[in-house]
Amino acid sequence: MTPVIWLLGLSGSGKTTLGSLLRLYLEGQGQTVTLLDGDRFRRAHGFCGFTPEDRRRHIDALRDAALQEQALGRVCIVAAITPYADMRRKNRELLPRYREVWVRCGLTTLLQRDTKGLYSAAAKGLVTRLSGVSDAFDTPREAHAVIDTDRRTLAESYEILRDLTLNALDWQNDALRALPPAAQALRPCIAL
Ligand SMILES: Nc1ncnc2c1ncn2[C@@H]1O[C@H](COP(=O)(O)OS(=O)(=O)O)[C@@H](OP(=O)(O)O)[C@H]1O
Ligand SMILES: Nc1ncnc2c1ncn2[C@@H]1O[C@H](COP(=O)(O)OP(=O)(O)O)[C@@H](O)[C@H]1O
Repeated sequence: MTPVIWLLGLSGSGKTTLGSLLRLYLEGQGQTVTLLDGDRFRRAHGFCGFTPEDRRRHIDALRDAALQEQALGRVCIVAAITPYADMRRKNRELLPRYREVWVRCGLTTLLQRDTKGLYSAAAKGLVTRLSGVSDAFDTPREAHAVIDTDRRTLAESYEILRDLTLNALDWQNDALRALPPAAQALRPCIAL
């Protein structure tokens, strides 16, 4: 079974950037990979709104999509805020080989980055229920890794994520190493 690498954290923390780099790396290694980005998934599937119910429905749908990708033997990377503890608990219960990564960044840096203008819009009252500002973001207490993107370079952050993912894939590599050499040549084609 392939892993689900679930990147969570506030808007602008670096989920999409790191998820995209990881996908490129894994594809270069011959893995089949799907990146499900919360922002895009919402637009593609008509999920809108940021009430707790809206967000839970959205994360439930993302989890279902991740399960489908796993069933097809693809490594699935999810990048979504995933703000509430109960969402993450369901992920742990329902997703085999789930790896949770908290992409952490303090508000001071997020306000400086303000990549989508959301934080300045929230300060003017134009955006409501913004995670970490006017809506809850429960502290992730059981993440497999925490990446502080306001203190680490992009290269360092990426390396942490890549190493965690390689660990998650390790049992698969072990299983493949046990195969005869001729079969190992087929490695990129074998999805366990
Ligand atoms: N109020 C409010 N709160 C949070 N996010 C907001 C909001 N309004 C718009 N956006 C933008 O919508 C993207 C939604 O992120 P997610 O789908 O990952 O959120 S959630 O997990 O369903 O809570 C999120 O994407 P990222 O910036 O990639 O995190 C934001 O750009
Ligand atoms: N260490 C880092 N890791 C990830 N992104 C970083 C880092 N340092 C700076 N950034 C920048 O922060 C921004 C994060 O934006 P994005 O990846 O869209 O965040 P999110 O998907 O969480 O909303 C990008 O402009 C990225 O270049």
